[in-house]
Parts: sequence; C-alpha cells; structure tokens
Amino acid sequence: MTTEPYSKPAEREAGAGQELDRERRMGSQTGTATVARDIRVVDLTDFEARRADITAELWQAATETGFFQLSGHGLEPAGIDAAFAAAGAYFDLPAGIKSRHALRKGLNAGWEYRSQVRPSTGTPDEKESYQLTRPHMEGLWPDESELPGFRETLLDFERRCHTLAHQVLSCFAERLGFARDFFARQHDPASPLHQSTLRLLHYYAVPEQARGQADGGWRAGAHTDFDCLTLLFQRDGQDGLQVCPGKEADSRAWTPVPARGDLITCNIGDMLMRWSGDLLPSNFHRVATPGPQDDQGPRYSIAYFAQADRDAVIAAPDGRHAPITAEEYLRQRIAANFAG
Ligand SMILES: O=C(O)CCC(=O)C(=O)O
Ligand SMILES: [Fe+2]
Repeated sequence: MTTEPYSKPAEREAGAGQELDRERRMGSQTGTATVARDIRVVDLTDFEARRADITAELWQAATETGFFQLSGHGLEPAGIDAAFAAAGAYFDLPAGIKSRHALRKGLNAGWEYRSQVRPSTGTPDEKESYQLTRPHMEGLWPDESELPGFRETLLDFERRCHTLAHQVLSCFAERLGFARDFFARQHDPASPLHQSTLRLLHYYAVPEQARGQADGGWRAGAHTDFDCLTLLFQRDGQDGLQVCPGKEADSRAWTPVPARGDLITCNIGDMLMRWSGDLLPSNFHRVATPGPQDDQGPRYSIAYFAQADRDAVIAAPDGRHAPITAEEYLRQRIAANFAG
C-alpha cells in the first residue's frame, strides 16, 4: 500500500497555481497508449459489513492510479437510464430554448456550449453541457411543459450521487485519520454555500467532412478535476476516456478506460489531493475524438463532482499547502477554464 505522498512538499503557495501549471505543461500532444495500468473495479456490495475490506481496496486503487470503477454501487440501472434519457431530451431542445438557461459563470449552473477552454490545449472542448448546482438553479430549469419530469429526475439522481460519493469519501476520511463524516459535513446539500455539481455532457458527433481523418484531437482536453471526488457515468461502447496518472505525467502514456454502463468510474480531484496532503493523487484524463474505425456519433456522459461548500477550508494535515477556502479554490480554477 502506498503511504508516501506522491509529490514532495511544494513551496507553500496561496492559490491554485501549482495545479494550473501542471495542466498547462501537459499540453495537447497525443502521447502513447498503454494498457499496462490496472483500472481496478471495487465491489461495494454489503458495504457496512465489508467496510474495512472495501476501504483497503479503495485506498489501493486510488493511490495507484487515482482512477477506479465501482460495481455493486446500489444505483438502479433504471435511474441511470432515466438520467441519460433526460439529458438526451434536454440537448435535443432548440438552442434558442437552451440559451435561456445560459451558464452562470463561476456558479456551475446552466447550459454552455464550446465554452470550456482547457489550459492544456487552448482550444474549446467539442461539447455542450448542462450543470445542476442546487443553490443556483433559479430560472435555469426548462419549463415543465417543454421537458416533463426533467427537474424531478435530475434532482433525484443528484441526491443519489451525493449519497454514493459520501459513502466512498467516508472510507478515505477514515483512512486519512479524519472522522467518517468529515467530508460529508463539508458538502451540505441544504447549505446555500453548497458547490457540488451534476453535469450532463454531450460531445458532438464528428462532422461528416472530418470523419476520414485519423486524428481528430480532443473532445475534452487533458485535465485534472477540481473537486474532491468525481463519479462518472458512461454508456456502453461510448469510449474515448483516457487516463494518465499525475506522477507519470511526463511519460504522456495514456490508458484507455472502456465505457461500461454498469460501472461507475471514479477519480480523485485536486481538492482531495490537497486535503490528503498529496497522498491521494488527482490524475490527468481526457476524451479522445473517435477515429474512422470508431463510433463517430454523439457521446453522452454524466459527471457528479463532489466539491466542498464555499466556506470549507482546505488545509493539508502537514501544512504542505497554504490553507484556501473551497470558494476561492474553485474561483481560480473556473476562471482559468471558461472563456468570457
Ligand atoms: O465524459 C467523460 O468521459 C469525462 C468527463 C470529464 O472528465 C469531466 O467532465 O471532467
Ligand atoms: Fe474530468
């Protein structure tokens, strides 16, 4: 089991500069492919009875690559299908309607298209997204007559994601020497300062004229997530996600994570890396544009980002990073990612 932090204590810096530098350095090069890394599957069945074993497995998977997948997670396939159906119906709405729910910059709420420019690539992701962050949804829901049941379906799914994310985070909390509910207390859905986000993603189909090209670039450029923990839902066969552990970033060797609808892919984000004194690594990932031999149609995914409430103070136990509020931390990362 890895117990050493994977980076040496950096000079104490006040903001998110270290993560941003890391992302810019990653760049947009293709790199090489490797299947040598294991993306572990951790079974959460009988969670309470098997908590100690599950914690050990999660810790190993998280410290090895920072990416792992969950089975036995208790989210019903019907609920996941309903969330994807709601996402598909939303993205099918005319742009004129979606633009009424335009993204509230800095608040992770609402609809945007081609507006996320990654520091690694300098070009916009080939996608549109709709984000739900509980305290900021006033005026951002489509009318019930336009999309019956949309709001209820998404709020229900978001609540289930919150519960599952905090089940996993309770294991990391305990392993790090915090109380089991340490992270849950700093992600309070009832707080007006809540920042966790459910994001529906639609990557555009490759345009006809570009379909013969061998290398189409990135649907989403290389990045690490800003949050504590991400739950990622994908559809069978809608591949493209690739991972490169941060400690191996210089190798630029990427491991594909095949998309499976029955598993939930998880990754550690930068907030938890800081909070864990760098024991739990956040890792680079990206979504490749499919080539002529792949499915070049649209791709849908859903991500749940467990992001600590604005007033939470992220401070590593050993003081290796200067304390920063979750509000200021997200503000800096969003400012570096979204145009306008
Ligand atoms: O769509 C995916 O598979 C990955 C999405 C992602 O990494 C993100 O939105 O941060
Ligand atoms: Fe991501």
